[in-house]
Amino acid sequence: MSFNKEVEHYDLVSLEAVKPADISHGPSPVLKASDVPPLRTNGMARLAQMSLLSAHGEMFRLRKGSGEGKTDMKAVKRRKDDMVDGLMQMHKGNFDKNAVEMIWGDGKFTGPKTIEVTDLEGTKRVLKADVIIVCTGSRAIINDIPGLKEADPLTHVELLDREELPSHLIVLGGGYIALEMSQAMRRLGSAVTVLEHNERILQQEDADITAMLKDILDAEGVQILTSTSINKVSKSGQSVTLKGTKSGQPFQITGSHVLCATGRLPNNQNIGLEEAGINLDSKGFVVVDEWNRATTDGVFAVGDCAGSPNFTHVAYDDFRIVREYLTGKQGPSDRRSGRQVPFTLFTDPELAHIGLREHEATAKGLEYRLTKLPMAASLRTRTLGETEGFAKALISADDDTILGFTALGAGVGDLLPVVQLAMKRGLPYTDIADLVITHPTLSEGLVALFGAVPPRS
Ligand SMILES: Cc1cc2nc3c(=O)[nH]c(=O)nc-3n(C[C@H](O)[C@H](O)[C@H](O)COP(=O)(O)OP(=O)(O)OC[C@H]3O[C@@H](n4cnc5c(N)ncnc54)[C@H](O)[C@@H]3O)c2cc1C
Ligand SMILES: NC(=O)c1ccc[n+]([C@@H]2O[C@H](COP(=O)([O-])OP(=O)(O)OC[C@H]3O[C@@H](n4cnc5c(N)ncnc54)[C@H](O)[C@@H]3O)[C@@H](O)[C@H]2O)c1
Repeated sequence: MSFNKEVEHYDLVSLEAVKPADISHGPSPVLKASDVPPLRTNGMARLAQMSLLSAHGEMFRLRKGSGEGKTDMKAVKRRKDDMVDGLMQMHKGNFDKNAVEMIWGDGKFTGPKTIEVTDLEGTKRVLKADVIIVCTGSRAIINDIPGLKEADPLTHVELLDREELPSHLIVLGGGYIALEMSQAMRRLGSAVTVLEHNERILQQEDADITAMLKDILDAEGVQILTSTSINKVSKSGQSVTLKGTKSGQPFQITGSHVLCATGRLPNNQNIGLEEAGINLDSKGFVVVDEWNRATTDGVFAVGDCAGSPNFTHVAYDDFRIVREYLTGKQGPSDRRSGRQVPFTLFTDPELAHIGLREHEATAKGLEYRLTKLPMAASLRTRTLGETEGFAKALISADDDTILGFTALGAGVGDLLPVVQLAMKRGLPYTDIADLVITHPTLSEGLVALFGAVPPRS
């Protein structure tokens, strides 16, 4: 049996209002790019920051004028390319500093511990090594729906490479990529419709979270249609039509583009893995043990290709596991399966999560206490003017350890580490409630949240 008591009051911190007189609206300055200081959030200067954000928008020439549909997508793409190039230069610099040779090309196993690389000019090179780490990542699934492949569907890669805004983007799937991309494209000026075959978007999350996220996206004009399955796609000129069912009834929609965001497949096919003794599981992931060792001695697999939760920080942790193994550091035997897997969905507001969800605790028959507060209880959200959302935590009914934490709100991804540390160390929630946390920061809301846990019965 599980029981949960929601705490509705949230007057544990004083909710002093931001007085209009505190906020001065000066004339907007005319700024040159060189005048624009780096973006930074500094307390009550939120409005000044908004003004700067606007100036940055002009600086990057993201707008052709004011208003919807005026986004300069060439500038958006240029900005994205610049960011990616900057990251690549950073990595390349690190490789150079550490005397790591970088070869651009397609690699495949041609024998045990032997890889053949075909470079961009088609030249082949054979490499042998004592240790090989497979890190081939994943790619978007393009479903086998009749007509879909012929309709030139976009994945996030093509979408982010476009220099023109889709007039009506139809998004297949209602998961991470769908929601992040849908909100971004809607804000840039596209009409957006999300088609999810489950009853809810982000089905793995608790219903209160998905309901509020859906409301937030709805309010921005992202149309979300759930219980919607597509069985035929056809393209005609500049438009694409998807047919299927919605809640069992015939359904049809026409838009300008389709984005496939229905999950990912590992890049493990036709690269000689099985021939080299590296087993794949039924979903095509490299089979690995707690140390990320594949089934051939000296071969490891990390990240998406190894079936690890699809997050960059998890892929990085896989690398750390391999490094620990190779450097002889002894770790716990559940180094891979026992680690925390936090995530942040980068919609605005963000969705951050770690540990157990309510429905998971209930399914396990775990008793828990629930504390749940609106984000407005955190004063920082008021100074930011972003009070939407709520945070909740599950506390063990038997002791005071934290079982899980979920928050939907501005900047909530940055709240995770404090909670994670307490969970990792098995600390009681009161250790967070008792912290003296800087006012007014988002983290201060954790004191209110964990200060409102119902007592043990
Ligand atoms: C749109 C999108 C947004 C995301 N946002 C986030 C986020 O905000 N936070 C987060 O934590 N995670 C995010 N993820 C997930 C994250 O990107 C992945 O989990 C992570 O990149 C996995 O790292 P990886 O090294 O396993 O694979 P990848 O990053 O996919 O890298 C694999 C590399 O191997 C190359 N490769 C593949 N096969 C071969 C071959 N045969 N020979 C040579 N090279 C090969 C590929 O070209 C690629 O460069 C996002 C994913 C997507 C698609
Ligand atoms: N912020 C982040 O950390 C971030 C952002 C983007 C992606 N990612 C990672 O990348 C992974 C892949 O993202 P994704 O969005 O492609 O997959 P996903 O698994 O998150 O979501 C896929 C969604 O598509 C739905 N779906 C599947 N087939 C469908 C169909 N035929 N018709 C309608 N709906 C269908 C599923 O029910 C699900 O809701 C994520 O699971 C996540 O791990 C992380």
